[in-house]
Amino acid sequence: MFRKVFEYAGPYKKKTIASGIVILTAVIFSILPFVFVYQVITPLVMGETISREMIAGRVIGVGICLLCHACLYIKGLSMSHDAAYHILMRLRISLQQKMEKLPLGVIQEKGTGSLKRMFVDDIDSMEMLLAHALPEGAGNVAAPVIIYISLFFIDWKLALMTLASLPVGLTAMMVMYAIGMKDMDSYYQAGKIMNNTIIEYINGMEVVKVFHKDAESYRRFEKDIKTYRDFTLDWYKACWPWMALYNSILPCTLLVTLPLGSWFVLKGYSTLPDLILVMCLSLSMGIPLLKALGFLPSLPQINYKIETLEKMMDADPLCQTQNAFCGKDHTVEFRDVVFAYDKETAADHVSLTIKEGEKTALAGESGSGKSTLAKLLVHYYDPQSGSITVGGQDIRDMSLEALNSLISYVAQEQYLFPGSLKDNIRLGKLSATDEEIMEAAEKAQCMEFIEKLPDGINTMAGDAGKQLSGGQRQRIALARAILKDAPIIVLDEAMAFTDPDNEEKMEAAMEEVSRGKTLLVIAHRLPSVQDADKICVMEHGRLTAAGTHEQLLKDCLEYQKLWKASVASMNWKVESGKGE
Ligand SMILES: Nc1ncnc2c1ncn2[C@@H]1O[C@H](COP(=O)(O)OP(=O)(O)OP(=O)(O)O)[C@@H](O)[C@H]1O
Repeated sequence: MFRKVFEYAGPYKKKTIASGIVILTAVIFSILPFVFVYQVITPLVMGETISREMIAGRVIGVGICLLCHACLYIKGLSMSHDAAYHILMRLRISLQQKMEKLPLGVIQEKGTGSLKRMFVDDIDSMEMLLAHALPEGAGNVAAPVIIYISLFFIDWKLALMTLASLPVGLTAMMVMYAIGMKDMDSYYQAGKIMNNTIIEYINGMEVVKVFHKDAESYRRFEKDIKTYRDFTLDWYKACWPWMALYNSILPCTLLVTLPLGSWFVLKGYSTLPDLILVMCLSLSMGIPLLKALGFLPSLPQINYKIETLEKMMDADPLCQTQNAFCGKDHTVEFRDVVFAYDKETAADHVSLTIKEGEKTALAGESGSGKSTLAKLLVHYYDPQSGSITVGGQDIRDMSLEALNSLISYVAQEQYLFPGSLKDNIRLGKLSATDEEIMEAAEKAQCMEFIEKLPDGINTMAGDAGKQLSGGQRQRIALARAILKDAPIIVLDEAMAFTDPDNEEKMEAAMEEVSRGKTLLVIAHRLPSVQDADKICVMEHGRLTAAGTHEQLLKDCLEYQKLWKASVASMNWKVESGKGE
């Protein structure tokens, strides 16, 4: 565990080690007073005379030792904290750099809750390891070890007696550690689920209220919180008895030494001064040992967090090069692409050509793998096998920036960044003038609702995000895409949030964005892709048919089914609209 964290310590490794040495020196100063006590007690017990000067000297010695102990301990801790916070910063930067290289899809899957926990809470909890457990633990363990060794030189028989509590204490400690690690995964998972549920609950409050799902949503929220509480309590309950056992037995060095040692002195196997010295020194080990052991209960948790971080650090980065795009045209080709999120295959040996300048549509039931193909094309994930090329160049053989400049992707759910609506549109082309932004917003049919906002296009997206409908947010995304003017457009369920009123406007906007471009559209409402040059039918991750609307309507059973469902849903909307 320590080795893993130390890999991120860099230049602060030496400072952490130095802080351990300073704390060790401080601990030795806390032990010396017991030697002074021995020097005073022994002559008294042996009936020898001692001078006042000698006692005064020892008392002053004790005072100096305690002062040195306090000063060195503070110095050691300040050094260890300084090193620890620098290491935490390095860890966070390494994690952020790693995340930049990870496929975006993998990051999205993790969820905001676990990422926040990893970046903030998990890394913060390592402060305990770096600033305390490591330097303090090492110092507080090393000093008793040194004492034990010296006890053997004083009287090996008495030294062995002081060790008697060790086997019982250490066994209890190992059992606690084993129990802690065994259940750590479930405990940690429960925490992760609770984190994500809380964030989802807060983010989804609006939907929850609109659909009157308060009770249902609260039940899930409450269930996850209770599960976390139960796991935490179970975990602590399992560990507590063992923790109590080793905490009480391990530092109890007099357990055997006092009765057996006295008997040894009576029998003449050991001397009384040696017994007093051994007892004094073994008593001095109690406080450092307890301090060191105090860190143990949290080590399983920290170890688990380090392993989770390591997994993230070791995750396969997105395959890409620094190459620019050098394809011959903007034709996209999927060749025998296989991809699975977990175990279930979402793209099953898909081969598909999206010709330059043509409109290609993906149709299929929900969950058939349409969005997955879009995400693979924009390189959110690397396929497990097969390849995706643009103009003959593999997307893994170019930089993500190069691919991004080729594709405008309007995803199912649109996120608006903090900043004004104008800034959000400007993301499509950072050098765009205000006039160009207004023009794009106009083409994407945004002006009609933007004009109604108090600050117009300068309204902050945070406020506007709440006021805008899903369809309006998608039109902002379309304006961004128009401004970007990329040669390939991917529209994923672009009508997902669109109400019938907005539908025509969205279609006009899409027409505008895709004119003369290579276009891949994913739409549930088949009439909107009826005019596509090619419609590909997806079933359970497989591409089962492709052709024009007329061809598929004639030859493909699945398409006929999808078409009927689409027309029926449109009629239902018209009927329900009449009734209003
Ligand atoms: N992040 C994910 N992790 C695990 N499985 C996923 C993930 N995203 C999608 N899937 C699964 O992959 C399969 C294909 O999903 P995909 O979203 O590509 O389908 P779709 O045809 O676009 O569906 P829809 O029309 O409802 O958006 C489904 O079984 C889905 O449950």
